[in-house]
Amino acid sequence: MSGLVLRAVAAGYSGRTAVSSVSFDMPAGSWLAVIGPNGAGKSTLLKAIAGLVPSTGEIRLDGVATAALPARARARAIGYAPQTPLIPDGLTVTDYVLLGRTPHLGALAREGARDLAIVAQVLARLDLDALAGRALRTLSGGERQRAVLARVLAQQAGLLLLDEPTTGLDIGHAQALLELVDRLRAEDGATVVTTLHDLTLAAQYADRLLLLDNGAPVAVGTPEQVLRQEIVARHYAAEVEVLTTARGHRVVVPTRPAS
Ligand SMILES: Nc1ncnc2c1ncn2[C@@H]1O[C@H](COP(=O)(O)OP(=O)(O)OP(=O)(O)O)[C@@H](O)[C@H]1O
Repeated sequence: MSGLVLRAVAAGYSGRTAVSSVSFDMPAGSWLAVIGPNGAGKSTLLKAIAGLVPSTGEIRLDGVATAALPARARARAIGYAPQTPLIPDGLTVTDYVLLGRTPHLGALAREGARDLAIVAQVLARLDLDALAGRALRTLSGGERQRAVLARVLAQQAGLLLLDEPTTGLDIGHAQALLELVDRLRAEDGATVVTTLHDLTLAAQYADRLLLLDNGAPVAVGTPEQVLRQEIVARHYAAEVEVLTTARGHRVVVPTRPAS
């Protein structure tokens, strides 16, 4: 079980700060969606938590500073799916998803029956089993996106950092993916941080939303607290209506400006 704590985290590139002043406490098994307009610093924040860009401030996972974790322990603890992953040449879907098991293997050890079973289970849950033997390069965009997420889920890390996991997925596959992540959260206590442009999906799956604008947190709270018409309109420079479904979830609908 991994709880995530950030204190005054800032990160950026070659001396230029892209995100700063981020502090939050996430209990193990909770889901935070980082939202905000393009360039707000969402991906940079996820990369900072994953240790892929240098950061200042404190990032603690299960009470331990992530910077102090040896690389292998960090790879077991943190699963990260980038927005635009590098796709290696020549691998089948199964081989690629098996890479997610690497942090669990001993030195020079090959994957065993348990690793293969975990991979088969994730492939089935993401509707990829029929594609298991296909070369990764030959998949459609949405199929490839699912394979990337399958690799991260096969890693069975306590903290999942998913950057725009539903990009390119149709509505059914997006829902199946988020349901699978939610099951890992509820059953295995995984802590989940996603960036999501789809505010309606964010409202349905995340316990809390963190809205970034121009590299700074401008709102944090439940979907009901953050997805308010005036907040979304101001920070996204968009005309929207915020509706509420029969089950109480917020739905953000763009409304065409009157001409
Ligand atoms: N590798 C990089 N080198 C230099 N600047 C970068 C790099 N990656 C991102 N940036 C800059 O950092 C800022 C934040 O980018 P980031 O990718 O974190 O935004 P984002 O909120 O994820 O945006 P989007 O919704 O468009 O994916 C932007 O101004 C971007 O141009």
